[in-house]
Amino acid sequence: MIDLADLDRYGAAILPALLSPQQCADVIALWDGAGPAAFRKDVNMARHGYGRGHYRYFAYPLPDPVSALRERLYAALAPTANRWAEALGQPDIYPASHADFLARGHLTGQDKATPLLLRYETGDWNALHQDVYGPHIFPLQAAILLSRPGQDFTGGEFVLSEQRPRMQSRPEVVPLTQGDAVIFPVRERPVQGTRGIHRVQMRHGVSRLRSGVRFTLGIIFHDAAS
Ligand SMILES: O=C(O)CCC(=O)C(=O)O
Ligand SMILES: [Fe+2]
Repeated sequence: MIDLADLDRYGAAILPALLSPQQCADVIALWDGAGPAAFRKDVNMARHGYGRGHYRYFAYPLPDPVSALRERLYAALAPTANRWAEALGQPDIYPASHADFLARGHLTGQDKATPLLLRYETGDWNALHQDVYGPHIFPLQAAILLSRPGQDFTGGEFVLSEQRPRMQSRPEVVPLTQGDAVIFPVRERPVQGTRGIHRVQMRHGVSRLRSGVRFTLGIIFHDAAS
């Protein structure tokens, strides 16, 4: 049972223990063990001004746990995506199946896999950002913490900023344990105010690692143009 109530309340919901410790270890092992063909792109974050650390986008075909999770989470999140689109007055209707959603993006050239594995060491961090890769967007995404806070690493907290119209931004720190997923908006979300629904911009990132090594599996549901 997936409880998404906090997504509407605070802009982020935790799905506890989505992956077991063994599944987390198996996904982490892909970083060194999957071979170069498993990834389509390796990014050194500092080189692009994205913070500090490294990430790798998986290539199609996605490895088993990743593709299964992407399909399953998409189906669980599509109803919220549709409700949000309606609240924001957008015509988007997200199909029930992820394959149908992806097919639409492929029509306009968004066909590169976007699930990614991120690796942070002491001193690394991830600048507040939005994972938009073209006009075809699914409004929610997931990040799964693969490492154990307090044991494998310290610091390195998942954070969100919520930019309220004409007001100062609201910070949200999401305390995750190994295997937890956080579900959050890619770009924006509807908020019920006193005078109706308005749109707030969201960004996510990771605070500086104080020690150790931290891995995350990021699941973005739209594909990328490049
Ligand atoms: O490492 C994290 O927790 C955040 C990863 C991220 O930016 C993403 O999955 O899109
Ligand atoms: Fe991200």
